[in-house]
Amino acid sequence: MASSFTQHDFGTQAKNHPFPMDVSSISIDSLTPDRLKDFRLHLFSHLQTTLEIEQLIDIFYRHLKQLIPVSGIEYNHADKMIDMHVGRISKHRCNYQLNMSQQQFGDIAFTRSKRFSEKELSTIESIMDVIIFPLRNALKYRDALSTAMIDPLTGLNNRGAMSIALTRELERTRRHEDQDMSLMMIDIDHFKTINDRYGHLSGDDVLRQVARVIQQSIRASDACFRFGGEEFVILVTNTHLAHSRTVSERIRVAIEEQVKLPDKDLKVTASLGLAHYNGESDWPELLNRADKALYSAKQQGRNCVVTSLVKKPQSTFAE
Ligand SMILES: Nc1nc2c(ncn2[C@@H]2O[C@H](COP(=O)(O)OP(=O)(O)OP(=O)(O)O)[C@@H](O)[C@H]2O)c(=O)[nH]1
Repeated sequence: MASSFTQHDFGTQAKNHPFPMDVSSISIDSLTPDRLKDFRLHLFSHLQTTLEIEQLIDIFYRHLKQLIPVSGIEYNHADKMIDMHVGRISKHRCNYQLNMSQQQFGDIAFTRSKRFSEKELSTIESIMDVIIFPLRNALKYRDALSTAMIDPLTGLNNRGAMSIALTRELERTRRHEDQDMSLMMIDIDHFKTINDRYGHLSGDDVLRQVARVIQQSIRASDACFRFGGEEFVILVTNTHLAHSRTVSERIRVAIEEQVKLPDKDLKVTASLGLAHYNGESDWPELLNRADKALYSAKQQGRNCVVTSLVKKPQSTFAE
């Protein structure tokens, strides 16, 4: 491992946190080569307990704090769009680039309000490599997870990713009274005819275009998933029903106006079912209402949006 130091500061500040193993008495002043070896071993064994990058950085931070008072650690990996921190970000920082065998594992920065001493910096450098292997494994795990979550045709998150996201979002919505969410189910109209008439490759092209148009019509905080075949699900967070209706109508119009096949006289439309959170205990219940609303949209002639309305306490109807 070659980690390269790019900048440093000097100063001190300490905070006590219980050390998770039996080296709590260790300090930078009493750090003999043997004690450093022990420290590295303890740290390494803790880092091996997780494949979550955020937890890795947190473990590294909590251990390092026993030796050197740092207020926070930043970790980022531009290629993988990771940018996180634990603790508090302060004025002074020292940065390291994490490399091994010409592979990049991102950048790590240690921060606090006072400058770091030379001794502190050399101590940080002497334990920095311990995080490299666990971090490499965590990055690989993250890559594998995200590959498994992506639909290769459209590049959208797939049904597996949807299940995770909806479980999390419904939990959040249930916990916070001021939060709201909607689900939309979108189905391309007469898609079988498009396939039959123009071939599967053209059908695939339409699917990709619809995915792109949907993504362009929603906020970055919302999410679109390929549910399967020619069906898509959209999670609209932190919004009220009126806004969700506006978004679904915007998507319907955008599909009608923008999705085209070159040199083909083709009109692509989609039907949408919208359901707004109404105290459901799980997301399949909410999705089921969106699905029923979508069915009504198909019944009403397609190329339209139907909202599932719930009259308290129980009866559901579509408008
Ligand atoms: N090209 C392509 N076609 C797909 C893909 N996945 C599913 N399909 C096709 O999508 C079509 C879905 O057709 P249907 O469920 O009958 O629905 P529809 O023709 O859209 O009719 P309505 O939904 O009632 O408007 C089937 O012909 C599937 O073969 C895919 O990845 N690529």
